[in-house]
Amino acid sequence: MNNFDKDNKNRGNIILIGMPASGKSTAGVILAKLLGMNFIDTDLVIQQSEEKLLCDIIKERSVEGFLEAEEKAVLSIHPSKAVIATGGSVVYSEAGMKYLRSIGKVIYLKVGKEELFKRLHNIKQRGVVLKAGETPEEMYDNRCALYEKYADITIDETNSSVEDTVEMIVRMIS
Ligand SMILES: Nc1ncnc2c1ncn2[C@@H]1O[C@H](COP(=O)(O)OP(=O)(O)O)[C@@H](O)[C@H]1O
Ligand SMILES: O=C(O)C1=C[C@@H](OP(=O)(O)O)[C@@H](O)[C@H](O)C1
Ligand SMILES: [Mg+2]
Repeated sequence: MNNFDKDNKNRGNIILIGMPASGKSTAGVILAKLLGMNFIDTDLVIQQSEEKLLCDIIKERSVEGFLEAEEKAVLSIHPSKAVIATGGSVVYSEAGMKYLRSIGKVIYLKVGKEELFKRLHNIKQRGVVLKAGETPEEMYDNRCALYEKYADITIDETNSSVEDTVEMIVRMIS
């Protein structure tokens, strides 16, 4: 690790990654309040900079266009002491993940497949990124490997409440 990376790691950010509906946004904002930290949801950063809803970006520019906008939004933030809720597809950007890993601790909120698909009943309307020909099950399997690859810490919250999830994160980082 060079000096630049060391300085950035000290910016004290907590970055949440995981499947859509794993609770990054819900648990993230509660965690930020609890710890007196700032909160950033990169989905909102994308919507603000593009002045469009996520689902419209995907509709108009397809999955590839959305992933470009997501990478651009992630690279544009310069947070300190913030909880950052990312979008589930952020792990498709190597540059984005390299940057996020350099500015804080990356926490993977892991949810078992069955529980996740119960929460994700409206996968089409949510605008979840599916690669060409990919089924939701394949998306789950393919992404698990990426979340694991980039995580500093993994928290399994399959049978937990939101409050339990927040508590587990606090325990793991302190
Ligand atoms: N253990 C848990 N941790 C986080 N969220 C949970 C949990 N159990 C159920 N949920 C629910 O799952 C949904 C997660 O949605 P959201 O926060 O938008 O996820 P993401 O930002 O990861 O897509 C919320 O409705 C939340 O109440
Ligand atoms: O996983 C995905 O493909 C996506 C997840 C969404 O964010 P959440 O993970 O917060 O739902 C949002 O970025 C977009 O709809 C794509
Ligand atoms: Mg979210």
